[in-house]
Amino acid sequence: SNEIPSLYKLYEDYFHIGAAVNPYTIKTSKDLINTHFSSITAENEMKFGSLEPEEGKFTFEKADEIMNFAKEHNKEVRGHTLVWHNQTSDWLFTNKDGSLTDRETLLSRMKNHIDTVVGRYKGQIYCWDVVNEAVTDSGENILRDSKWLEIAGEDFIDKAFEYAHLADPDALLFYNDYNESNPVKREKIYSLAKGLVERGVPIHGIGMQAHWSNFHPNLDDIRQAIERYASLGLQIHVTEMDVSVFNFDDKRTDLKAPTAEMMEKQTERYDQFFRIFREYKDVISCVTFWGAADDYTWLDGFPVRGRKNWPFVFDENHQPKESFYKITSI
Ligand SMILES: Oc1ccccc1CN[C@@H]1C=C[C@@H](O)[C@H](O)[C@H]1O
Repeated sequence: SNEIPSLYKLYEDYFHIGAAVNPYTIKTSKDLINTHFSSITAENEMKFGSLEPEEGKFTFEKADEIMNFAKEHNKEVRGHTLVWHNQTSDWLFTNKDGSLTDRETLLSRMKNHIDTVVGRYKGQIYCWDVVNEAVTDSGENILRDSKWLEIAGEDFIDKAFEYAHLADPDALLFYNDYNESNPVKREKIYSLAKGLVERGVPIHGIGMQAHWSNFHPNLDDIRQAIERYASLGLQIHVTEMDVSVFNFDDKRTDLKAPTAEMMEKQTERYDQFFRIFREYKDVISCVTFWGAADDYTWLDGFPVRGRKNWPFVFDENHQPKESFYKITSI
């Protein structure tokens, strides 16, 4: 039949294939997600600010909607994300009088959040992005400045992993970051992870977000990052893959559709990326796209607000693109 193959079924001997979803796309992309993806991640609904907007007041409705979808369609779920400097509630870092809170208070708030969230989905969410984007993109420091670091100190990361492990000893715990293949940032992520491993902190994997483009990163840097992280004995998940048709500094807003040249280049890039993923199938256990099809992507708002992008292997009408045929001719 001219049926197109299921992406995740085709890759079942390599790694899971996942998609970020939200309450909108589990409706609009239900069939596509069901057919082609075996794992889902809540794009925003399991972030700290989404789940605990006020201290002790948990709002699980949207996360539960996504969990129900996963149960109904037998999809694995990656939890994203417990400790991050973005999309996090301000009350966490302040006292009632608005002054900055102290280390003990912040850590107990972190623990309560993790106990409540990881405990709720214990046995249903098999892995968590425990800490997201704690490493700097530039400068000598390893850790980026954040309220977490300022108030609790460097071991807030150790604590997050230890609390998550206590809340669900069976969950696989990941450190997740972007620009993860950049050699300078790679070495910072590596030394952070190496320290965690050496201190016996329960970490099981590194999440490579893989927000890549037609232009970056280069293939050798990707290989070297995979090998570096794997050398710690950690699993690797590609957690947020999309391939922007624009170079990061290209702020053009004139296109209503991708050019043929953009699509040819993207096809070649996906072909090369998935060749590398297949080569490292023994250390990569999941490849998740940060969406499903080109009709919905966070890149329509980043780095240029309101500028359409076409980053996936399914087009705006949920039809396979040339890149889909390339990565499925294995
Ligand atoms: O590519 C980047 C460049 C600068 C900052 C953050 C990122 C990526 N940051 C990701 C993107 C979208 C969010 O929904 C995810 O939770 C976050 O992990």
